Amino acid sequence: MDVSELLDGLNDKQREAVAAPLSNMLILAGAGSGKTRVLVHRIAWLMQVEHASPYSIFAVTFTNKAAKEMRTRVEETLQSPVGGMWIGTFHGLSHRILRAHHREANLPESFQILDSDDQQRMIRRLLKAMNIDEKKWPAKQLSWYISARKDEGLRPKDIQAYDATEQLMLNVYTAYQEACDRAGLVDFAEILLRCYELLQQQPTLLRHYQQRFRHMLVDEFQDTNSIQYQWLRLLAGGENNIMIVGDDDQSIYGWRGAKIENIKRFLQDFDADTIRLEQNYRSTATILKASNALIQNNSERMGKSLWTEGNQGEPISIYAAFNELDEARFTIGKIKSWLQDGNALTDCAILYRNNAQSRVLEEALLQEGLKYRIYGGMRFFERQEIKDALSYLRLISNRNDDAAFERVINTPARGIGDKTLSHIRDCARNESLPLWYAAKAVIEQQHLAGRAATAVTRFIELVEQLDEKLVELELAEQAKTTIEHSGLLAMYQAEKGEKGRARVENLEELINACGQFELPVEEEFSSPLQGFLAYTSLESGEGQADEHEDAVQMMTLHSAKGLEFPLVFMVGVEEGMFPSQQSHEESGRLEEERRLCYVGMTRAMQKLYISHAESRRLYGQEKYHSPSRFLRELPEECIEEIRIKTQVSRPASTNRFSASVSHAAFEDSGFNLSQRVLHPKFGAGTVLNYEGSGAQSRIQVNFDDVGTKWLVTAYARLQAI
Ligand SMILES: Nc1ncnc2c1ncn2[C@@H]1O[C@H](COP(=O)(O)OP(=O)(O)OP(=O)(O)O)[C@@H](O)[C@H]1O
Ligand SMILES: [Mg+2]
Repeated sequence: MDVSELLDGLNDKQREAVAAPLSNMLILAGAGSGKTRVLVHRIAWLMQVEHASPYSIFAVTFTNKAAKEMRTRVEETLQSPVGGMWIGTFHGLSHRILRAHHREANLPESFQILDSDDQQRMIRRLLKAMNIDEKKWPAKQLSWYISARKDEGLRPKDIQAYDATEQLMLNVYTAYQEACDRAGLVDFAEILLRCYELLQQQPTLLRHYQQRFRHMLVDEFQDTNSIQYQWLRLLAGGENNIMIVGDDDQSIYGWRGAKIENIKRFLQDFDADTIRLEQNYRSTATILKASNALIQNNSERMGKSLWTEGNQGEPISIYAAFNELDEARFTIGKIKSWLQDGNALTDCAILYRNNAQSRVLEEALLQEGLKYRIYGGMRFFERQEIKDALSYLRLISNRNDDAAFERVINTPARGIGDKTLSHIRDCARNESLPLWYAAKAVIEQQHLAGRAATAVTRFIELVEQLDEKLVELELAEQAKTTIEHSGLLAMYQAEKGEKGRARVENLEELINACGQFELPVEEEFSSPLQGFLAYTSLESGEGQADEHEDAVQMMTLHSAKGLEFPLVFMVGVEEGMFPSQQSHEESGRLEEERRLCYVGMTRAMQKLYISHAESRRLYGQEKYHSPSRFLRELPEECIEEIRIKTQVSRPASTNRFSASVSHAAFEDSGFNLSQRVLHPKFGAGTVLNYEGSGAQSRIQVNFDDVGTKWLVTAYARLQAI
């Protein structure tokens, strides 16, 4: 390929960066200015012009998917394969080095990676052996302490305990590390730290890699943490050159130890030059102007200005939804018209602050038969905590459900170990019994030692008691009681950090899902619980689109980093949701939330919708939120507010779940309770309920063929018959 072609499609500043002489460089630039593009072209340039071998190139990306894409883009640009090039995440690349040098790293050849569940299970075992009360010292909190120390590059010997509390955590760290080393196990944080230490302690090895990786490149540098920075510094400390690209305004992992200051440290430590890119190629002028205005409210920015030659584009639409269901309906409606206009689903993304928010949207998409893909996360009913809770419910409603039994017998931990379980499994096999009955038989035959027998008996009693309790309750209460009494809630509440919080929120959202569940009329179930369980298992098996299928992209704002989509919806942009409640409590968090909002808005290329709901039922509670402060920070000329206009206006009765409906409200709708109506798609039905007022009002109809549905009155096109 011709050299000039490598520089085609780049502006002057980008060319300057791509064709710069070998040196250390920082590309500091706002969203959509072509940082990632520059990185790709730089790699191609190094190979083509500097005659660098693919073996000498080492590139770090933020996700494995980004690594794959980058490799493909380099190959496309060069039109040749670049197999020997090292490209991956910090974890992936460190792991690769550890595999190659496991002996020097004091690891067995077959060393295994411990995921966070395994890690906690291990800590729990140690706590027992050390006689430490797990209620006071939850395993999750300890694992968090250990990982945070490792992320700072600290081993137990490097830490001076402040007080008795820290001393205890330190003792657990020590014991945990010994146990991992004995068993040949490494957790995520260990992968980085171990690799760092390996390179530090083995000068020959370090020199080897320093000489080999002449060219190092790092994307999304603003989100590196301490150990990653030290690791880079060590590896890039020889004859090699390093180019980092980043945007201080997009640093969104401070809560996980990322340090924006690393950008400034880099400039000093590496004596690097800075190149700024200022032209944005991604978004319309309107989207860009609004994002710039938003981020200007942060202090201590490194300062960048972005401009575009692109057209003005449409204003950003802001939709004030009545509640989360209305928000989902609005979003899906817009996606349908996008599709009808001949566009692809895959070009639109729905972005939300918390994983739990996806459920209502998933259901609305399923209802319309639209494919979707959840990116970087699991579908709601496949999440660990949700599966735990559903397994209790399954076992309660069907004692023969062995999979459910296996999942919950020792979750939360109740001292039932592998030995006891294998006794039960043997008995089940020998006597052809489901595990539940085998467990009972094993107890009756007194085949278990005292403690194990007590633990199993307690478990059996727990499930039987729950079964009795549930009889009288409604579905949502059944779920709530089960989640609380099983100990699942307490277990997940004890998990500290963002993940633990998310799990508890998801459990609460499950209760919410039960509350909103409507039994399908066309199928027969012995109870609402049976119906709900059937629905969840179908739900989790279907709908998720295959990789190449055209599907709506759904993800958290965090996972959207680096990506772009023609059409973007940001949902749930309300005070208390986004910025999140917690961000008021910790200093600096509000600015991080604003950066997250900036990341979200700058994903949009052509059109951006932002919505907020007046009332939102999430985590099992209905809350009233005001629109996010971030919305007030957007210039008026960039936005348009969408309201559904009707002549009727009336003080709102906003509680969708209130059982009593005033007659006046019904009259507003033009329909009466139990009136027969005709819908163009769903056919004939009977009016059951009515809520809200004016534009926000909706009506519940039990259709003869398709069952009960809530419809927005203004859109429903119902006719009296
Ligand atoms: N000189 C250019 N001419 C035309 N299109 C460009 C140019 N530079 C970048 N682009 C396009 O602009 C979009 C944004 O580029 P890119 O993803 O590299 O930006 P970025 O700075 O890495 O963004 P982010 O901060 O979100 O990661 C891409 O679609 C890219 O192909
Ligand atoms: Mg990028």
